[in-house]
Amino acid sequence: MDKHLAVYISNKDNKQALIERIISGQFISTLSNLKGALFSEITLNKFIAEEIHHGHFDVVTETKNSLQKSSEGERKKALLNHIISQNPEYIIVDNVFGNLDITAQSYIEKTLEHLSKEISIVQITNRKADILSFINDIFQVQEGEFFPIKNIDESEITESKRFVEALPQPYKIASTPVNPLVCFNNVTIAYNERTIVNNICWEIKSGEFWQLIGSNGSGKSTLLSLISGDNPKAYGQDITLFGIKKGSGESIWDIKEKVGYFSSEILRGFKRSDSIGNMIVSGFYDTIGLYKMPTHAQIKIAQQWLYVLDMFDIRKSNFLSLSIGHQRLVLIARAMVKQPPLLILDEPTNGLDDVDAKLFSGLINKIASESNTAILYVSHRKEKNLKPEFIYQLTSGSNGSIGKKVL
Ligand SMILES: Nc1ncnc2c1ncn2[C@@H]1O[C@H](COP(=O)(O)OP(=O)(O)OP(=O)(O)O)[C@@H](O)[C@H]1O
Repeated sequence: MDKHLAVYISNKDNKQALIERIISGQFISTLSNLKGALFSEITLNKFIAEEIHHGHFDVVTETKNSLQKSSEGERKKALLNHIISQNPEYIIVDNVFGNLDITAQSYIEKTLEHLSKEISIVQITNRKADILSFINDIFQVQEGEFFPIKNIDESEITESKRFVEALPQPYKIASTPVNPLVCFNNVTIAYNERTIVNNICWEIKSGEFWQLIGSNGSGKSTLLSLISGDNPKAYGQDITLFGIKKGSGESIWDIKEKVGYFSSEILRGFKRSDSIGNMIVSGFYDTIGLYKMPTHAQIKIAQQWLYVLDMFDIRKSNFLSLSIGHQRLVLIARAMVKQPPLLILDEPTNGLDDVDAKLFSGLINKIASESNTAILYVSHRKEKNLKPEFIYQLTSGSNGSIGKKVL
């Protein structure tokens, strides 16, 4: 039988370097002359970049969409099928369940288990709960060496910060929030005559904390894009955002001003060198990275966020030098700096390790309890530290997904 193992890493470990060392056979000498494949968002990003540059696509999804137009889950399933068709002699699987619904998780786990009878599976994971059931050998990397570990003790997973400083006070005279903030009335969206969501009726009010759930491809990101102003299909639908009926002459900037947005995809392709402080201020302009001269008031609010994150002393450091967990805290401050009535989080903990997921959840819970900002987040993963008040569920069907409040 081939050898299978899991490497439990933290966000502080250099994953790319680890992958390169595994491929070179430094850790597992038997792999050095074998043909390997990498099942990872790193590979998906490479294929998406190739689609953008060369206009053709090699990885085919169930819906025959390009990867760019596919949902996260569709992309991952398509990547695994593509990898299998290349007949690798071992597979490195990274963040195996990220972005996948329960059915897809079980499909991928079964497929990998089946493959494990023939080839080696090397798993890289930063979430204890994700370790594949057929893998018994678990390692950690310390000072460049693999060390076997028996168990990962949940009690050791503690957050290092507690966000003691209060959130910044409103910098504009707070007007009474228009309620509901979001109102969908019988909203139906189709792409190429395929109905994605059908007759959605849903309201989000000021200060509420919502989770949106549904299987891969059920239309969660589509609903988010109707709210954040990025989807022209919102026109012609009965959608009222912040008291303004969609299509009644509002500008996209009127909407963007009121929505703080974070997605685990937001940094795809971002390479600009910018300081942590500038990154937070750039939230006032809806850019990623600062291109304008901020006002004194804006700088002051950003400074207060730096204190909340306990990053004031490192405010001039390069944002990209931070660990992914700390980058995400900065991006939440960036989304919140304009004190929007609504904060949207699309798969916010995807890719975070156990410690950083707990830290991140602490910040979101603080925003939920100390501000009037409503929060809407999408996640397949049940983050036990995140406690939404309401859940809206999309259920896929042949005529598109229908929606219902389930909590
Ligand atoms: N621009 C587009 N053109 C064609 N089809 C699209 C486009 N955008 C999305 N779709 C399709 O709409 C469906 C819903 O996609 P969406 O990203 O909203 O799903 P999701 O619920 O967020 O899925 P996941 O959990 O996998 O991220 C998918 O089948 C996707 O392929």
